Amino acid sequence: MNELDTTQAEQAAMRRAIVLAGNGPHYGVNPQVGCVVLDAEGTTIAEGWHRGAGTAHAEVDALSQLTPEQAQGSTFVVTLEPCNHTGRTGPCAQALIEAGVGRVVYAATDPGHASSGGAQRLRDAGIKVVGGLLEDEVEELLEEWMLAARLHRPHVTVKWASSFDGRAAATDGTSQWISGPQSRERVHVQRSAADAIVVGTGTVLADNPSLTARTTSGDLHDHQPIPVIIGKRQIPGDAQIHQHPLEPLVIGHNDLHAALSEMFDQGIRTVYVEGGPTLASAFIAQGLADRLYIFQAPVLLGGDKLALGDLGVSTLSERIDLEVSSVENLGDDILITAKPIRKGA
Ligand SMILES: Nc1nc(O)c(N)c(N[C@@H]2O[C@H](COP(=O)(O)O)[C@@H](O)[C@H]2O)n1
Repeated sequence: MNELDTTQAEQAAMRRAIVLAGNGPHYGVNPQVGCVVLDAEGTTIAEGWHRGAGTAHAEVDALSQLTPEQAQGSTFVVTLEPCNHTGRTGPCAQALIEAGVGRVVYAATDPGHASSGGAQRLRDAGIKVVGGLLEDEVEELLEEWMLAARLHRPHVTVKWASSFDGRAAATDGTSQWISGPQSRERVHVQRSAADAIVVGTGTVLADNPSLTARTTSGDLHDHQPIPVIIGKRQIPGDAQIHQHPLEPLVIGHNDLHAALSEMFDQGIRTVYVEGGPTLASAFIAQGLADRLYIFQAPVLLGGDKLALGDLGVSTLSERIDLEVSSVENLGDDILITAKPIRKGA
């Protein structure tokens, strides 16, 4: 944190910019970014935020509300380092230089290969720049986007529902519905928050899922995840997935690293894996699960239809430890949100 190098007005402006960032969509290829502009007295003269890929960045949105005189010498307080590249829009750092701003305070550094370096470009132009104010808060807000930008693969959430004794189905294979209505409603909200929903061909053949995000009345949520099918088996032409409003992305192999790379190249930054025990276990075993949503229903099923299969753990010392961030009651069910702890992390 760089609070010592910033004024109280700038600190308050950054807190406001974080709130503004939350107005933008939390899915898609671009991050949520907010911006507040202060005059020489520390009074807010403009606010902006980013509304999604292809629209103005937060800084340019705020700049568009100012006269050239107001922009001259002003302080831009922005949650992400101003970008330094021409993507779908122009470089924010250059726009700020041309506007003659006096000072820029930002929270998190842009990890993008092409887009980073905006702070240095501003400094080179003689503008005072301070980075790192409320950085932890912004890193948390942008956790998924930051991970995707740093690792060049989407952030992966793996979800499953099981009985208290860890079964995903009864011995005869019946599994609808182990969890209750509140859990199922939550799953649809989680689906709609993701860029993509991932299943294996086995799940498509066995369950014929629609993979849409729906409200309790059956209507579609405003934002739908792209359905992604991983595996080598053929999907029938009349499978429900073909009714999905978005074209399915079919990945005809089982290489998860390559599959995530393909998804990243298609602009997918967050995926929700809902694909059954084999696929869920493969993501976890390969260290590719960043978050787990574990829905547990207060029933016992026994038998061999486990929610997870082989995780590559053959002895206790190889176990995968979890960091639990929340435990919620959803009707009679429990939702555990956890993160696998990476060995050596
Ligand atoms: N500083 C900043 N403010 C915003 O409002 C932003 N959306 C970004 N995004 C960065 O620029 C990349 C996208 O550029 P285009 O929208 O394609 O022009 C994105 O990957 C971020 O690095 N930055």
